[in-house]
Amino acid sequence: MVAGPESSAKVHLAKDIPPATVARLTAYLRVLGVLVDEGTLIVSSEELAAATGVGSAKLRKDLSFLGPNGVRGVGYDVARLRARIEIALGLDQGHRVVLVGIGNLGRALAGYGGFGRRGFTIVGLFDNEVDLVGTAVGPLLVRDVADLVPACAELDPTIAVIAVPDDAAQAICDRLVEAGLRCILSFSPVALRVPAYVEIRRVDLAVEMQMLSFSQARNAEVATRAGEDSPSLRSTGLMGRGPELHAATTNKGSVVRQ
Ligand SMILES: NC(=O)c1ccc[n+]([C@@H]2O[C@H](COP(=O)([O-])OP(=O)(O)OC[C@H]3O[C@@H](n4cnc5c(N)ncnc54)[C@H](O)[C@@H]3O)[C@@H](O)[C@H]2O)c1
Repeated sequence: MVAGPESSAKVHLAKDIPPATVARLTAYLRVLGVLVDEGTLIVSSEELAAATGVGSAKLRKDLSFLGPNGVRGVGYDVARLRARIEIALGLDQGHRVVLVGIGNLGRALAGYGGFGRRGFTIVGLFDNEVDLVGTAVGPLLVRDVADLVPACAELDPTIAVIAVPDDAAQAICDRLVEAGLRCILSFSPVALRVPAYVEIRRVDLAVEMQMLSFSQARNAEVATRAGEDSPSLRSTGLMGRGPELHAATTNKGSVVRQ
């Protein structure tokens, strides 16, 4: 069992936490959620690090941004650490999410139960297809996108998700900004123009698969070169194990920040 950053650490403002640390905090949060569900009270930095695929020194450094939160020789209080990370990530109040475009992707997102458990409540679904408007998707009725601005005034969302075809994405984005949204997540590969005060992120699974493809190609190349440089690798059986040997460097996952 290990201690956290304890006594001398000071609490950093959320804006001072590096983006890479923020990304890892979300991973710690996911594991801590599982531990809470399992009834685990205390977790060591090694256990948490192993469960998230991060080195324990890096984990302790990341958690030091949250201020003192571990007990040397005991570990981290699971519920307390989860609450701390939620506060740092601005999740403690929860988020209200509207989703525009209830097609293949939008319907799948609307039907996914996991967002609510992680503090994201879908409060509004919008589409422009007349046959779809007024139909139920889960507990919500699909609304007419023509009512987006007044409906947002009523629903008070903090995050909007765009899942419309690419040629409609900019117009929908503009309307969301007009409706007062400051955080937008877009599944369209189109680079959307927003005012500087609006935070926009794009998710592109094709980019993720391209990254995987690149990693595979690179690891194959590294393995081939290693075999050429060191014939002894062939006899040790290490040759051809590129992907495993390099797994740690490819475990990054990404969302495109515009
Ligand atoms: N980023 C990713 O990894 C990823 C993966 C799949 C799809 N996508 C993108 O998500 C988007 C949707 O894909 P899909 O397969 O769900 O498409 P889809 O055609 O099944 O659904 C699109 C929905 O948007 C609605 N729509 C169209 N114009 C609209 C408008 N102006 N206002 C409101 N609603 C409107 C349609 O009626 C339809 O219900 C596309 O841009 C696609 O490129 C991204």
